[in-house]
Amino acid sequence: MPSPRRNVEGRPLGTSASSSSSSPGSPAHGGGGGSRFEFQSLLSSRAPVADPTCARLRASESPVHRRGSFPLTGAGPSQAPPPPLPEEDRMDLNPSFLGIALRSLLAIDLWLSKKLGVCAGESSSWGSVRPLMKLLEISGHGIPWLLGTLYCLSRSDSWAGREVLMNLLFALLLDVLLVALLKGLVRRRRPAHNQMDMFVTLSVDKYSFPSGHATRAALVSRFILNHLVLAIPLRVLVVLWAFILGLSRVMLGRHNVTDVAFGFFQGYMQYSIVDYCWLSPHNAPVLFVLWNQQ
Ligand SMILES: CC(C)=CCC/C(C)=C/CC/C(C)=C/CC/C(C)=C/COP(=O)(O)O
Repeated sequence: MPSPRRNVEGRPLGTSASSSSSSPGSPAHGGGGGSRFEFQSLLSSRAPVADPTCARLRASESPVHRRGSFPLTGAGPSQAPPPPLPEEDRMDLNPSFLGIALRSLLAIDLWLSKKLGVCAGESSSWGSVRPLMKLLEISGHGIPWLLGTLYCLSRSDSWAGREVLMNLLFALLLDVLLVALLKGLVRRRRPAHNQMDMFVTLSVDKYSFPSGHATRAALVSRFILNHLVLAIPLRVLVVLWAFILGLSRVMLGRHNVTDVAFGFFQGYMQYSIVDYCWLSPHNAPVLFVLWNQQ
């Protein structure tokens, strides 16, 4: 003979010790069994908790109570019913799809970044290529790009050349400004395995989101591809440089993958801003006249 179905307290369904605990949604409520409880607890999780038995059972599902802080068995009608769950608890039980997606992305990001951080220290698995990665780091640093552009501007003897260089200077300064602004706003810490041994940094460079090297790599390479006439192999080289520079940020342990991915996106968009506001002797004559007088 099949044994009667039992509730969570081990009592056969429909024969609860206390008839007062037989309420809709509780396992002791006859006719529905366990599946009925699950269905009702999901439905009622959005509504205010009116029934203490339901609240108690939902509480038993929460991570806090799963750790054993709430005694499920032995809670009889003689004991005072637990207080209703606060709103935040119920939201925790029903995290939004976006919340789950973001947390999963973050977990994958941290895991992948740690795995790829193979040059984070001299003793890392690829520690011997660290000096090469640091050379690459300097190739995308703000100071050489700013000083190099200023130098070329001072040597340029054509209006067209000066116009392009003036806009490159504007692009680089805009990049430093926007990256600093976003780093200061987001304040995401650099990965724990990063060694803070970078060449000249600003105070916000203790933060990692977004990667300034990645924004510059995307911005500068898009700028070069649009304003310099280059043979195909050189164009490929420019794109490769940007990509490897971004990858090297994660390999050096300086950044998480999402810092670099967003940095590429930001740099790409920054070029669109520069292109939109393109400075020329027509719309910014003062700049060009001033430069000519030097
Ligand atoms: C030289 C001129 C014309 C102006 C100076 C403007 C200025 C304040 C430039 C700052 C340049 C600088 C120190 C940039 C920091 C570059 C850096 C270390 C970025 C961090 O990159 P990340 O990829 O680790 O985020």
